[in-house]
Amino acid sequence: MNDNLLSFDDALARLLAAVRPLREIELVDTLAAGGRVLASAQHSPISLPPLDNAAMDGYAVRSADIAAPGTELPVSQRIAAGSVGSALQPGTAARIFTGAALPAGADAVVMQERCSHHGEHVRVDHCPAVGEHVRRAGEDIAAGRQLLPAGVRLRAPEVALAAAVGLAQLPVLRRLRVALMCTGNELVMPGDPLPPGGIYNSNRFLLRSLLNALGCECTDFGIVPDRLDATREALRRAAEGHDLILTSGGVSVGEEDHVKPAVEAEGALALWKIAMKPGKPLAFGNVHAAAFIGLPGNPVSSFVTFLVMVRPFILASQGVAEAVPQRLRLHADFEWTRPDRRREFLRARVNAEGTVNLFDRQGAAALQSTVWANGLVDVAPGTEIRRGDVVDFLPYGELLG
Ligand SMILES: Nc1nc2c(c(=O)[nH]1)N[C@H]1C(S)=C(S)[C@@H](COP(=O)(O)OP(=O)(O)OC[C@H]3O[C@@H](n4cnc5c(N)ncnc54)[C@H](O)[C@@H]3O)O[C@H]1N2
Ligand code: MOO
Repeated sequence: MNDNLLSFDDALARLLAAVRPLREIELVDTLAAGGRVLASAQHSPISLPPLDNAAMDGYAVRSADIAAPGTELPVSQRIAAGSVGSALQPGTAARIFTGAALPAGADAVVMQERCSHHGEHVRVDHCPAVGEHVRRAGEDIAAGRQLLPAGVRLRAPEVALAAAVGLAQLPVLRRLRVALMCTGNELVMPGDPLPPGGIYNSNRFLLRSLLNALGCECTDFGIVPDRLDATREALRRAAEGHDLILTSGGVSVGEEDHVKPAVEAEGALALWKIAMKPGKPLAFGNVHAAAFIGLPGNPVSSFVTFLVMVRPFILASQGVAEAVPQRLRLHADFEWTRPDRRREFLRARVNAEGTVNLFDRQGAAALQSTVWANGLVDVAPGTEIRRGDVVDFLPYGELLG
């Protein structure tokens, strides 16, 4: 059996070669920037922390003043976070709180658990090293240094870092506009009764959630009408104002639906058979200026091809520098003795021991497997796996957002 399968790498390379990265930039409030892609490198206007400050509640001292544990020093001042004290006179200590600026002359903080306060004096029961419990100005970020590179996805840590140096707004690329359509006469929406032969349209929910998690602006066209002229009309409308048209279903060899001829009539279409499992058939082309990707209808095939093909395409279109997911090398706690000639993406789960188990049903319609799993094992074509072998594991954390 030879049906001229395209290798996974070739298919992905072809998809990525067609990417036209977004150029339009918007300035958004840092508070609303989560999930967006940074358009230009940001540099820190200040040092972080701005001043030397205390890392503990305790006493700021000159370390040289404490020759031995039990030294008593007069407490000359009290410095709370948000205030700046005066220079520390030799032979004195300053009461200080976490985050408060270290007074000039002090070079260490002794945490209060190692001191006892008596009236105006403090007894210091520990000889601190120079710099002990002191956070140096600029030790996190020096003023002027690059804070975040262009093309980074702004998640909680990135927006927090931008806020920490006072950036109130950030330049981001506009969101990718994606039109979503499903094909299939059997599809029924949850909430409607299920007729004989009908199935609920789970791919609509799957793909919408995945697109939202990637920060796309998704227009949902629902189910494509079952006539050629209506399908062409829907595609034309979708091509206006969208960067990508994404469909589910109708990409295999069946003759039932009109998406393939409609895309061919309105643009161009290549039907690929990719050496991957699940997810062999994939349609790629364009409708006018919009890119077109047709995913296979089988729910797990839709899921996997989205994660390993569409996701990198979307991220690269959004200008994300790191579009390839980080893989982990983990030991298999399973046997895989019937390898396929296609590259396989198995639904798998890292267990408490840090090894990997497989879901027992790996069929392209077994949607349960995707919920049980917390990642995918990426198996090269024709590879048997024995318990204890090292496998490539793609964690959901790298794929679902
Ligand atoms: N003779 C051949 N038949 C098939 C081949 C092949 O090479 N030769 N490839 C198989 C593979 S692999 C896949 S994957 C599917 C792809 O089929 P389509 O993309 O054409 O999708 P449909 O036929 O419309 O549906 C397949 C399957 O998925 C269910 N489905 C479709 N849409 C949804 C949805 N929105 N939500 C939930 N489930 C959906 C549909 O009911 C079918 O069960 O083709 C194989 N056949
Ligand atoms: O490979 Mo299909 O994509 O089996 O389900």
